[in-house]
Amino acid sequence: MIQNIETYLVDVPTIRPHRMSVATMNTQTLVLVRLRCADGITGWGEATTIGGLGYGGESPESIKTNIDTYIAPLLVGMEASEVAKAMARVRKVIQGNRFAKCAIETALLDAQARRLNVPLSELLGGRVRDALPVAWVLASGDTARDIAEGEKMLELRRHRIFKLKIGLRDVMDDVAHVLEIKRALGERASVRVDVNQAWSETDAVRGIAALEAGGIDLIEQPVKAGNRAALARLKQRFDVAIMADEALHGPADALALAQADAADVFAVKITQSGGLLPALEVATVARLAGVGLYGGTMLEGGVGTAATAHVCSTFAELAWGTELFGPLLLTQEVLREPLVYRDFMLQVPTGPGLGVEIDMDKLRAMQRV
Ligand SMILES: O=C(O)C[C@H]1C=CC(=O)O1
Ligand SMILES: [Mn+2]
Repeated sequence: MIQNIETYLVDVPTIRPHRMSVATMNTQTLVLVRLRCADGITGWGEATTIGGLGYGGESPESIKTNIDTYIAPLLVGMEASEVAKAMARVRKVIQGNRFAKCAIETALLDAQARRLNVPLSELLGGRVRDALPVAWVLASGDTARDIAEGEKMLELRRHRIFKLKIGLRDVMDDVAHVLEIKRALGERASVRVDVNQAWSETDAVRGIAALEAGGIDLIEQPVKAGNRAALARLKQRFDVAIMADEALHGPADALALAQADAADVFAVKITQSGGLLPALEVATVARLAGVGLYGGTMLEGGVGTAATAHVCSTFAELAWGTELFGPLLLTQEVLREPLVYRDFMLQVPTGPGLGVEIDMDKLRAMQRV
């Protein structure tokens, strides 16, 4: 039986300012959910977002309030091992709130996988890979600092895929910044950009032409999320791969994007999809439509990152790797043992459930009161 559900806001400083067109982050607010069951089993979930309300329609505070006020009371007293029934109830009664639903579903699945003593991946169809390529985001705002950071990551053998956040400056200034980094890192790295919706279609045509000519591998969400037709036109116009991120809020969007032939790649995010099982549905649509997959992040800490790793471990094809570096951007860990990054890959945890343990002392020390 589900006994109680608690939510925590945990403010963690980042290792450096993280500059995106939507927000500059100096602190990340982790939204964590603990679900306790009458059989003594505890499950954890995460619903972290970026930049307050700057990125998505749910803020850390609204997620906490909506879980505490509306979602937890629906679930307390239900059978904890009947995850699908519990989520069906939540999905029937609660509109929207994809991030909150994701955290709840993660906690239920974590608890159930622990109960069955299997890694969470095995409840999702089973893993076909034990390690995932992981990108790093260069977003200090300074070209020389970004190049030095990229060199350091290559030397540490931690990352050889770099995503650059652009869209704040004039198009051609951003292009110059990206191409300087690409020239410095050369063939040793895959260099990609994320515009976070900042360009008009005409900006995008100019910018993408120059980036493609300069050897950039992937262009993420160049135009507004709602402008699916423009995304499709850019996809038809250019050879360089175009990725949908903010345009993709779950399986229905995945189907619509696929039908419109609007993207070469989907950024699969468990929070944006509204949960782990909807994220698998997004991946299935992609597979059937011939769209490539990329494991995306909302810069979550260890819980959400582990949950996404379990999801991505089940993908037969993961052509574009992942960006599951969230915990590495934070100065403090909430896990007892950090996730393992080695040889450019994140190791998918192997223990029961998510395969990560929360350190309650560390969490309490950073918890917002
Ligand atoms: O992809 C996004 O738009 C969000 C996020 C992922 C990595 C990062 O730095 O920001
Ligand atoms: Mn993005």
